[in-house]
Amino acid sequence: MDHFNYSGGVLHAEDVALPEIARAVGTPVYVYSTATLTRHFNLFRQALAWTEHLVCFAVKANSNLAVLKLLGDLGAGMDVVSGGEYARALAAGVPGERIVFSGVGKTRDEMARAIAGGIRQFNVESEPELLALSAVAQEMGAEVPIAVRVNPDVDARTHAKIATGKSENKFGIPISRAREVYRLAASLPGLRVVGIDMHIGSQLTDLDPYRQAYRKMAELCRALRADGHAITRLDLGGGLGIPYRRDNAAPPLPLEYGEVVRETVGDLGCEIEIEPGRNIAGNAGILLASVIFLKQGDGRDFLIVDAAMNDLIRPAMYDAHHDIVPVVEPAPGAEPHPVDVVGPVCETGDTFARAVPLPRVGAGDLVAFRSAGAYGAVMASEYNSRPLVPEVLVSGDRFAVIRPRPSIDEMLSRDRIPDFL
Ligand SMILES: Cc1ncc(COP(=O)(O)O)c(C=O)c1O
Ligand SMILES: N[C@@H](CCCC[NH3+])C(=O)O
Repeated sequence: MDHFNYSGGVLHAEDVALPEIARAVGTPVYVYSTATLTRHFNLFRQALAWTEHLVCFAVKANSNLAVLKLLGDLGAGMDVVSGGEYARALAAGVPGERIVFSGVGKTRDEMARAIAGGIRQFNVESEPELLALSAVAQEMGAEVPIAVRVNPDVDARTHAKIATGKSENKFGIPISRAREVYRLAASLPGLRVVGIDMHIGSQLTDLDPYRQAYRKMAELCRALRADGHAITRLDLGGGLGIPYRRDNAAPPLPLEYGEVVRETVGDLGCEIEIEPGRNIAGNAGILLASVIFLKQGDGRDFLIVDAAMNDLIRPAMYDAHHDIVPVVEPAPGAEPHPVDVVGPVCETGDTFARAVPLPRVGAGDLVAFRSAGAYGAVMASEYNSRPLVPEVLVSGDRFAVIRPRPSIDEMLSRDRIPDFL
């Protein structure tokens, strides 16, 4: 359930009519709902209420400081994968003790900054990283908590570009070598082994891969304890999928996911960490756009909107589906008209959907791309010199611009023309 509903024939974000936001901020613009973000975060907390836990929001899904502050104030931890994300989490007021640092390629500089600023744990993904982190920690006279990310070789049954738990993926250490790598970790100065980490992929719509992976984790936990490691924490990653189509069967809910966690690793007495991103933010946001032209093609019509692949790249990158709806509800009995919804960017891939039945909308009308709160604004670029898309946060009947649209002059002012030209 989200908080984007029609009221009086107009799509609202909570109590704010979307045309009001379009008038104030222009389009395209991302709009997020505090009520949905809060609700989704709380669902995970409820799902793990039976045990000591920390829900670490995957910052990569939506890294706006206002979103991070909202979740941080609710008690969320943060899962970060770069120095920039780490800095965002801190700037949003989340203490280092609630930040976990993941990622296959942390630099020494990123490690040092996170150690200096405070860190809950590093999720280490390779032996060279263990050695580097040990060296950095020693130089700083620190002892840093670590978990090793283990690759369980489980098929997450999701899009190949976002599956991370198979042996051919770059992530983690093969589970078959985990005991040897933990031995190395325990022998290195500056590191304190506290847990095991796993993340098998994103947009999982089936709980079975989790079940398989977490069973392997439980087995590994017992083996590592027998080897003398004090494993007190399990980081189970994120990845729980969301419904992208309103008319489809919904993927499992956090509560059902929580039951799988309990059933597979619940008896180990470990503190549980999870790293959901999309499930919290995805359906808490929409991308609001205006129609520029309705153009007749040969056998098809194109609805050209002012949002493009640079603003929302998921359809071009993963053939992802986003429901596209008119902001003003069609009159009862209005005939839907199939259109290809496209953006202004000069690539054929700048196509959001083909032959979607939309009621007649024309130039100046507003449309909304649903399920755009995760991996939307964060993946936006300025391709075709289109200024970065702005973001708005709604709370009840109020809204605030949480990232303004840069002017074209601001965009140009970042470039430098060197003296030798
Ligand atoms: C290490 C890690 N944790 C958490 C996530 C969050 O995934 P999702 O947004 O699918 O929950 C990702 C992305 O897949 C990730 O790479
Ligand atoms: N960017 C991807 C998700 C990546 C998950 C990264 N760990 C998407 O939009 O679906």
